[in-house]
Amino acid sequence: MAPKTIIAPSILSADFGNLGHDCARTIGHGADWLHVDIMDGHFVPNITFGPPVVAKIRGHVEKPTEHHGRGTFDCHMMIAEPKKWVKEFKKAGCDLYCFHYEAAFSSAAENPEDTSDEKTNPKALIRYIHDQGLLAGIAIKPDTSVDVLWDILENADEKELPDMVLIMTVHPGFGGQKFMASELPKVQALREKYPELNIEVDGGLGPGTIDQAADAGANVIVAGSAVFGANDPSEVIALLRKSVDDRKARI
Ligand SMILES: O=C(CO)[C@@H](O)[C@H](O)COP(=O)(O)O
Ligand SMILES: [Fe+2]
Repeated sequence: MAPKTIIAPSILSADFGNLGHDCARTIGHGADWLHVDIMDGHFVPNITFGPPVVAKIRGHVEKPTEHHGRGTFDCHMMIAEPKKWVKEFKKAGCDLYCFHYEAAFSSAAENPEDTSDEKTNPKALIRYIHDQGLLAGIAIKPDTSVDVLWDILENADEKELPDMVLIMTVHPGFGGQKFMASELPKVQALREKYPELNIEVDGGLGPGTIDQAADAGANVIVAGSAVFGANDPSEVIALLRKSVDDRKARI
């Protein structure tokens, strides 16, 4: 069965002076999840916010009552040491902890006293995230081949299997960038092999690019500037959803 359509506005484009209200309003406009971009100024050349801010927003948005339900906080962790922050973000109210494959591999140099397996082995890190009671996602940047994901998806036991894969359609770090259609073959390849997998696309999505992403097979759609910059965010959210639903109806 095709996975359900999930629209996840990126709060990077929200009004930071009014974050809690903006987030609650976006759920009111029909969004399923909130995509929470965490940047550490190290893995990417930008800084956003940490657990205390996430906890504050959580106070404005009801916790989901089911796995993947409305109000899920989809935390996109653009940080150099993904293992280190799992417990803190769980406490803050994160539901889905999506780390970057590239960080999991390069983090051996960070914090050398931690020599645990989950620091550098993506599958062990997914298991660790699940053991903390969170959903787990794994993201790849445009420069990373989709081939790195096959081993993770094929030879994993239940605890090591990601709940979602994120294919970046911009270089991570900033909102409002141009959509990279060059990344869509990764989505297509994943969808062909895994009809039920949650495949998220992130970067440059909006009314002008959604059809391409939906045709490739993405079902979790992140959109920051297109939603928060719209006169009528509910109209944009509905349009994004319709594009993905229409594609599902065609297959
Ligand atoms: O992770 C990122 C950027 O690194 C994204 O989540 C962007 O924030 C999406 O913003 P738009 O491209 O939709 O404006
Ligand atoms: Fe993101």
